[in-house]
Amino acid sequence: MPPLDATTSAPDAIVAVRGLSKTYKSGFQALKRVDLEIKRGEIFALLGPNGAGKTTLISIVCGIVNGSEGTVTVDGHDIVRDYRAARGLIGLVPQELSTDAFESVWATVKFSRGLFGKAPDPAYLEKILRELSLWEKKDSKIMTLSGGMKRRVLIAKALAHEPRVLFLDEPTAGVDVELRHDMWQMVHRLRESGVTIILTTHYIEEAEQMADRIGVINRGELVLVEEKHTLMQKLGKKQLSLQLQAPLQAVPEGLADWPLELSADGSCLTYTFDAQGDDTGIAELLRKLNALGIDFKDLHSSESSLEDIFVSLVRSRA
Ligand SMILES: Nc1ncnc2c1ncn2[C@@H]1O[C@H](COP(=O)(O)OP(=O)(O)OP(=O)(O)O)[C@@H](O)[C@H]1O
Repeated sequence: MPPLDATTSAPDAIVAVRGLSKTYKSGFQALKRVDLEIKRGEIFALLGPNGAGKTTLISIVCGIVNGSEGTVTVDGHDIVRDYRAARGLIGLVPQELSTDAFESVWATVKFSRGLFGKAPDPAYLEKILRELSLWEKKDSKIMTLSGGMKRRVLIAKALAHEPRVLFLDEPTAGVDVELRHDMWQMVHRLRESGVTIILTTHYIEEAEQMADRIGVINRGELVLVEEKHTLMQKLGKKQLSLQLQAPLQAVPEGLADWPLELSADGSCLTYTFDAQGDDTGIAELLRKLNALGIDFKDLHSSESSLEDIFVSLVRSRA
């Protein structure tokens, strides 16, 4: 990413991360100068393999872990200097439920709201519990709930104080299809009500289905931030590879206008085209090759997927 001006952020940015680094006490550097702006009202997916730094990044924004260098603001509030204001705007759904085992669902959700100094609003809490299919369980102790129900409680707790930015850390890891479906619906409903959503995932499919923008993090570095549609266009690219009868020294003059690549040994010509376009240009290319007397013995086509893009990004920096 190009370096960002440290003093300004886009007017529509609700979260601004600037030059954020984190070195744990062990000496391990989990984040390396991350610059990232999250736009107000978007669904942003942070994608990366295990250990990439996703949880570290959101834990810093949520004030659970201290950054080593750099700054983070939430709606203009610095997360260190202006912690309470920043934290009050954020809801966090962590990966696991660690406390409250003996509390009832209702009590824990009510308590979460109170923590942020919000006036009681039983009607609002009832609405959240109903949307999460938790209303019937409101008097149950959390320890008696199934794993899926506990995940729903985590979401209800995160929403109890009406946050403007919701972080979901691996929201669908290990959850059943029904909960995943409910979760996605809820995310879209929240977005419609103006909440900004940031989710971490290592499921590419999830990022594809839900996000407006996608960021890829690997080994503590943000290696790509892109609109999903742009990624989808890249996704739509296809390649046609032609195994030539006789190797070429260079791409012939007559084909200079074509997006062709010649392999290092001159034996394979690769043509990249837009698979979604009306005319792929393949027929014309084959006619040209014929006219130039270039024969091929084999051809095959391949498609790049978000997974390919992701894997190649992650590999190239390994
Ligand atoms: N408290 C800690 N002390 C030392 N190293 C840590 C600590 N917490 C995390 N790490 C290391 O930092 C790296 C990033 O961890 P992090 O949990 O942020 O990754 P992640 O992208 O969320 O991965 P996952 O998908 O597995 O949760 C990992 O190598 C992890 O071992």
